Amino acid sequence: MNRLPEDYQKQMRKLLKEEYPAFIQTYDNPPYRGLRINTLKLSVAEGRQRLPFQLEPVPWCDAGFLYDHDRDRPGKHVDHAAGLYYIQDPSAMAPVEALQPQPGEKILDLCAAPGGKTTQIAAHMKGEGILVANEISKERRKALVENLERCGVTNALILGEDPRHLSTRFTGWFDRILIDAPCSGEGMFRKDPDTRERWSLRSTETAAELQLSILEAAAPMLRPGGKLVYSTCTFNPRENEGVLHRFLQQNPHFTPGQVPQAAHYQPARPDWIDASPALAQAGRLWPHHLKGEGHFVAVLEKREGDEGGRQKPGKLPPVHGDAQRVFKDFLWETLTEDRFPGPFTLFGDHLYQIPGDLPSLKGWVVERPGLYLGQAKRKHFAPSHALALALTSDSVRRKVSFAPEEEHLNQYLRGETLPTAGDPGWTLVTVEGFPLGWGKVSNGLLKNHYPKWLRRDLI
Ligand SMILES: C[S@@+](CC[C@H](N)C(=O)[O-])C[C@H]1O[C@@H](n2cnc3c(N)ncnc32)[C@H](O)[C@@H]1O
Repeated sequence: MNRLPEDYQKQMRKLLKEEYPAFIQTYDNPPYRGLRINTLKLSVAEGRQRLPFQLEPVPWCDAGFLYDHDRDRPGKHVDHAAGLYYIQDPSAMAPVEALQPQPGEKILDLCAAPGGKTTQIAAHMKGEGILVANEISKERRKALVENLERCGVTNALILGEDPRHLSTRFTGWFDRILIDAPCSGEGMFRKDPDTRERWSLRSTETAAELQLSILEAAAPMLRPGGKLVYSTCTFNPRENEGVLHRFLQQNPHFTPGQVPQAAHYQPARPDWIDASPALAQAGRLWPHHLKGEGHFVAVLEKREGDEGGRQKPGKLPPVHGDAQRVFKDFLWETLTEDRFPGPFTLFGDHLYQIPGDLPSLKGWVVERPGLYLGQAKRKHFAPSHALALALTSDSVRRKVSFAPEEEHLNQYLRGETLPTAGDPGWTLVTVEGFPLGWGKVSNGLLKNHYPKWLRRDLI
């Protein structure tokens, strides 16, 4: 395994003093592993009963659990493909619990990929309100899209912009903003030893400057009275307290707020950089104090005021009559209840339901303007995988249900065609009622529409 960088050890010894031996000893132990039950799909109690893993509650997150990596591999279980949980480091669950997202709000996740915290925010929002997930890296946006789809998130707009581009059109727009910032990654050295290779004292300086610029870009987008959470997975006080201190000096209309679950964490260390004691309200998650990796969480509140204008909603491409018709026909033939009321937009022949009034998106990288519903061809509608995962099995006319250990289920996930006695048409394939994807029945066969890039063998 890569050794811990010398400069890093020196820095931590100097900061932690008598605590250092306990801290450094944690590198001899394996990292803690966690998963979070996706309450968009089932309750925590249902999840606990259903999942065949040994689970131990994460004290700061009601839906979060530690699992035993020597015994269980939840990433390989079919319930993961059904989006029933998200594999997430226990400490990484802290920032969204501090953000306290509410249904119906407008929330921005500014550094979103691969989507651990976005899916957690979405679960708190219960499908109500507008969730804007932004990720600057094209490569990482792919995982973000996949994870939001798998988890059945229906109210997200996914953008791919530099945060500085967003502020002009989203002025005073958001109730809450999460900045889970790119950082020097010291808190991940145990779990992901490759991060040690990328670390240097210089990298902590660069990360601090980038974080400050992201906070500065976010500040005008928060409505007065709104709440911002800034988090990192590093211990470095040049980032964390250092960035907060500089941000607050330049933005006196923000004040540090109390992290709601602070009792589970250690206070931040403004004394390490000679900053205001008020910064100690932020939380530090240390591997020698709790079952998780290193993290930092701070709450910032924006003072009330009359700043923040109402932007006019932007115009998105309209949906022409043919597309509306084939989609309506599909809904009528496939669903048992009225769902997906719109509003809709059409990009090429791809139909989306948008989560509400949005500012103009012109010139921006729009990865998903909303929930991707499917392709509106001239004569028929081809539903998306995202739509299948956003449904429940009692809302469709035709479904097949497999048990987790059934061979047909494995065949479906491998992309094979299956024999069926079902009625012809689009059919929701489920694992015991939880959607996995589409199949289309004709002539006694279920044609497989499970996405090619997700196909695999369950071991
Ligand atoms: C710590 S990760 C986010 C993890 C994510 N919140 C989650 O829980 O799955 C930080 C993200 O910031 C993105 N990033 C890098 N440079 C950035 C920049 N200049 N502005 C905004 N985001 C940036 C990275 O691509 C990365 O995906």
